[in-house]
Amino acid sequence: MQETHRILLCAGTRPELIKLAPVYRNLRDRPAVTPFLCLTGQHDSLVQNLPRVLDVTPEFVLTREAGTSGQLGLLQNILRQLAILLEQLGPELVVVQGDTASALAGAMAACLQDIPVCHVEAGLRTRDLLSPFPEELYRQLISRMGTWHFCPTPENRATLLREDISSGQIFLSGNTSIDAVLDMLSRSPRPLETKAVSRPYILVTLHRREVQGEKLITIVRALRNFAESHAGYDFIVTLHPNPAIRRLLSHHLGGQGNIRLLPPLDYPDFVPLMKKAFAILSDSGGIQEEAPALDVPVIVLRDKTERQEGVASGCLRLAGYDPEKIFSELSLLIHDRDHYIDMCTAPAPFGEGRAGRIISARLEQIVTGQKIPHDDSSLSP
Ligand SMILES: CC(=O)N[C@H]1[C@@H](OP(=O)(O)OP(=O)(O)OC[C@H]2O[C@@H](n3ccc(=O)[nH]c3=O)[C@H](O)[C@@H]2O)O[C@H](CO)[C@@H](O)[C@@H]1O
Repeated sequence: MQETHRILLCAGTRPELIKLAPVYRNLRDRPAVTPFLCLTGQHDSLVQNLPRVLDVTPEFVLTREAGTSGQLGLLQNILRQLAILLEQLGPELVVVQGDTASALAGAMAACLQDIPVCHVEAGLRTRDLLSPFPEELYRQLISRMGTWHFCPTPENRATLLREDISSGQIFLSGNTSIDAVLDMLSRSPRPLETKAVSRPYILVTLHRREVQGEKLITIVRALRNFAESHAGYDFIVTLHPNPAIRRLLSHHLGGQGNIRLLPPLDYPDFVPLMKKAFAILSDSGGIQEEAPALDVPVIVLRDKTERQEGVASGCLRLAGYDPEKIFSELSLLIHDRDHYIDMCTAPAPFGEGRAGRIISARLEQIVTGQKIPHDDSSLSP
C-alpha cells in the first residue's frame, strides 16, 4: 500500500469534536493524506454518542487516569499519553481546535516534538485573560505554538497579523461549526418530543466557569422573573453535566410552569431545537456562531465575547450578568417586532459551511509540499 501523509487531529470536548469532524471527514476523502483522530477523554458523557452521529471513528482514545482532576491534572494526563502516541505514529502535522485543555496539550506535545501545529479557529480574542478563563490564555498560547492558523473571520486574521504572525501562515476559512450545524440540519432532524415545542420558546444554555456563584444566581433569578411575567412563552433550559450548575439551575428554575429543564441533548436533537427557537440565551461560544447561521437571535450572557463580529453584524447582543439588561433585551425581542426581525436577518459572519473543505485542501497542499498561493480566492470562505 502506498504510504500517505499522516495528520493527527486531537479533540477532547463536545464542541471540539463537532468542529473537527468536518475537517476529518474531508481529509478522509483525500488520497494523499491519512487522517487519524484522537479523543483525549476531556469530556466523557458529552462525546459518547458523537462520533457515530458525526460519522467519524476515532483511531485513538486516551484514558482519563484516576486522580487527574482539574486543568493541571487534565493537561498532564493528555500530554503524557500524547507524547507517546506522537512518537509511535509519527504524524507530519497535528491539528488542534479552539481553546480547550486538549487543544493546548495537543499543540504543546507536537510543538515540543518539532511537529508543525495547525490551529483551527485561530485568532479569537477577548484580550482579557480572565474572561473566559482559561480559554483566552490557551488560545493565545496556542497561537504562539502554531505553524498554520485557520481563521474563521477577517477580524481574526487581522488579530494574528497584529501579533506578528506571518501572513503566509494564516488562512481565512470560516468556522467549521457552520459546516457542522448546516450538515446536521440537512440530515432528517429528529424533532424533540416535548410538549414545550408547540409554543414559542426561548432556549437557554449556561455553563461557563465565569458565571458560577453570585452571577449565575442573578441570571437565573432574572430569567425566572421574566418567565413568570411572560406566560405566553416557554423557556427550555438544557443543563450541562457540571453538578454545581445543574443543582443551582434546578433549585432556582424548577417548579415554574413555563420553564422546562432538560439534560444535555445529543447534537441531532439540539440543532433542530435551536433552529425552532424564538431566541437563545446563552454563554456558549459555539452557539454564538451556529444560531446566526440558523437566523435565530442570541442574547449572550457574558460581558465580553471573542465573537464581536456577531455583535457588529447585529445577530448577537451582549447582556452580561445584569438582570435589568437581560430583562430588557428579552423584552425588546418579544415586544419590538422590527428589532426581532433585524436580529433574525442580520448577516451571519462566521462562514458559509465550506471551512472543512478549505482547511483540508490547504492541509493536503502543506503536507505534500505544494506551493501555497497567497490570496487564493478559490479557497475563500
Ligand atoms: C466561550 C468559549 O471559550 N467557548 C469555547 C468552548 O466551547 P463552547 O462554549 O462552544 O461549548 P459548549 O459546551 O457550549 O458546546 C457548544 C456545542 O455543543 C452543542 N450542544 C449544546 C448544548 C446541548 O445540549 N447539546 C449540544 O449538542 C452546540 O450546538 C454547540 O455545537 O470550546 C470550543 C471548542 O474549542 C471553543 O470553540 C469555544 O470558544
